[in-house]
Amino acid sequence: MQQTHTAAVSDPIFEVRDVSVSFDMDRGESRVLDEVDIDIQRGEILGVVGESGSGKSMFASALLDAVVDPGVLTGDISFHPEDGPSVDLLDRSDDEDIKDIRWRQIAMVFQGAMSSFNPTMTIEDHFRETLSIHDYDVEEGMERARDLLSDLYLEADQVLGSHPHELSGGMSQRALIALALVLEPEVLVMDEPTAALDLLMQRSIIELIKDIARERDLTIVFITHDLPLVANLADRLAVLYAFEFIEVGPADDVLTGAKHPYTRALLNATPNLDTPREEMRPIEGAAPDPVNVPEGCSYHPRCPMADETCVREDPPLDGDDDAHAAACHYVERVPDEVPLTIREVTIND
Ligand SMILES: Nc1ncnc2c1ncn2[C@@H]1O[C@H](COP(=O)(O)OP(=O)(O)OP(=O)(O)O)[C@@H](O)[C@H]1O
Ligand code: NI
Repeated sequence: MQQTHTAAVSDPIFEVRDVSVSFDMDRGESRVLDEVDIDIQRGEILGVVGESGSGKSMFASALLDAVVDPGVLTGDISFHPEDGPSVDLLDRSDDEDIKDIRWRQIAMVFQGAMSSFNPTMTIEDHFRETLSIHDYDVEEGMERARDLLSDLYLEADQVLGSHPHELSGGMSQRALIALALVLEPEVLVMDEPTAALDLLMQRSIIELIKDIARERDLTIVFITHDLPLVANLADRLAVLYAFEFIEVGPADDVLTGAKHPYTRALLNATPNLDTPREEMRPIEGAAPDPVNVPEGCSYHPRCPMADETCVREDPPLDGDDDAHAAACHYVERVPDEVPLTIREVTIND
């Protein structure tokens, strides 16, 4: 597995502090991201995993300051580009500059490329339009586009001349990744970018993302509910439960020595990391409703270890070293009380 070259020295490209997102609902305040703190290191691939509805996409929207109305985003997100001054992404005073930074330096790829493309335009039109909107040299940019498409094992001329519907799902998803990279961003945020594809295509795109990240010094935030998929990709894993990170650490450490009962349940739902998703066992109980998150540790209603303390006190996310942290009152007892039933952790590289 790839080791992040920034593991020893902290060189964050993002510092996320106390970031929350809430919606005012008829049923009450819905807090769909709850005082989240995390550093994202320059050049790393951070895998963000969690069940459906845990807040993964909200975290992505927060990083891009793109939370949909009427969601309210609060907290601080500092962005430290390689060249140029650091910016507070949530500072509203100079909006235009910040928007520009967001688009040039932080790119986003969603699942379902089809809905991201305009069906009446060719793929080439999309590249040209993106380049000219952001004041890039279009011809130079098109050179880059061809290189990117070839790096993604696409026939550049053929793809550029096509309309979106003429491409297969795998081809259009790769074209979308190339489009996201043509402005040479420093960060690529990917929210379930391969979810609509078959397993083989997912795996091959993961390999391509790895290569491109290394070659271009990209920082990648890769969001998925699919732990086996990201296990082969991420340098570090961050596990979301009930709108908070409950475990963060180097991918190998989290996969082989998960500290939080929930992460262990997630791993146990995955008999081995090559298990097709259809064969995964579900975790018992339901994920919390954002209007009604349990007091204390939000995992306590589902946790086999929960006691009075867990019902009352929300455990902080910390560990003996900063590198691998978990939010559980009883971290020391977890390995004995929630054994890993996983037969074998296969980490391919
Ligand atoms: N526009 C919205 N208004 C109100 N609540 C929302 C809105 N969008 C999402 N939510 C709620 O925010 C919570 C987190 O949603 P989010 O989309 O981040 O989950 P997710 O982890 O990405 O799930 P999935 O794996 O299904 O994509 C959910 O409870 C969801 O219902
Ligand atoms: Ni989502």
